[in-house]
Amino acid sequence: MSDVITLNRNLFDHLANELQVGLMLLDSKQRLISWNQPLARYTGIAAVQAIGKTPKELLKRRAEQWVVNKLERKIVKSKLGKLWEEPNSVLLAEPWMKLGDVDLYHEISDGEGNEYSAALVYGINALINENQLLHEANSRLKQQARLDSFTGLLEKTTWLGQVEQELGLSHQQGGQSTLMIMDFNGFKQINDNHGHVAGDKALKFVADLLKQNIRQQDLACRWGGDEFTLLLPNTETEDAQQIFQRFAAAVEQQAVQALGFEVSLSVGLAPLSYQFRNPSDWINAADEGLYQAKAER
Ligand SMILES: Nc1nc2c(ncn2[C@@H]2O[C@H](COP(=O)(O)OP(=O)(O)OP(=O)(O)O)[C@@H](O)[C@H]2O)c(=O)[nH]1
Repeated sequence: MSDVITLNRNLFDHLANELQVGLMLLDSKQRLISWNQPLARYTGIAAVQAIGKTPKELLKRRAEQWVVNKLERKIVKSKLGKLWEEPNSVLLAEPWMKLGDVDLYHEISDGEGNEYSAALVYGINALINENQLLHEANSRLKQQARLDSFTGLLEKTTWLGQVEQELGLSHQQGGQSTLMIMDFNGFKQINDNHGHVAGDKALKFVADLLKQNIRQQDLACRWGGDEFTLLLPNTETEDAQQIFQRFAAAVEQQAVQALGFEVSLSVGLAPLSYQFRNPSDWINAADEGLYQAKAER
């Protein structure tokens, strides 16, 4: 089966993300140049992790050996596309990573002389039952995660890994996740007026209160200096805003008694967007909100 269509890449990516089926697009060297949202959601592999790799390289990380062998045998057979031509070919890696039937394979031209291969992966919505498994994997990771020794919150690298995973699972079950970045107001002044030990105590006080106030699925991180970040899965930004207001109010109410001086926080919030290619995009969006909040103070 061979179709030739002319397409614009931005439009293609946009349409691909709207599909209910997984769609991957390979260049002439069999490297992935498009990995749509249903595939990302289904496999837990973000587009940013997939792009530039061959499907074989991508699956090798997780796949059982027989899957790798199967792929290798097929790849030797001229084009990788042959693999997808097989009706009902099902690739099984981890139990939750069952790619649905791949039964449509297209040759596509971009109108500028470049040839691509596209494979449609069917059935993935019906097979999605991995949410629970992924959350279990998340909690295992949480237990093994490295913590910031001072505050006991997740340290930056571990937390960023979780954000990357959330990007891959974006919009799971139609939900919306929010990323929050919180910053002390006038922390330098706290250090200057009360000393660094008191400043440290204030950081620890806020971190402890944060730990007590977040839900099991939320992930809090000592981002650095006087900043904390929080990933709130399946949380609308309006709800996250309320969560922050309640938390900030608790901080303000309890600080004087606990520390002997006032403490207040500012926040930047960003909902998850399909446009984010990596965790930095999401953090930058939240940072922009924080910057505005500080400017309006
Ligand atoms: N005590 C203590 N201070 C820290 C730590 N990390 C960073 N700081 C201090 O935190 C201060 C942060 O200063 P700024 O970034 O200007 O923030 P700010 O004073 O809160 O100003 P705004 O954010 O604009 O309200 C700096 O003076 C740092 O030296 C730490 O672990 N302990």
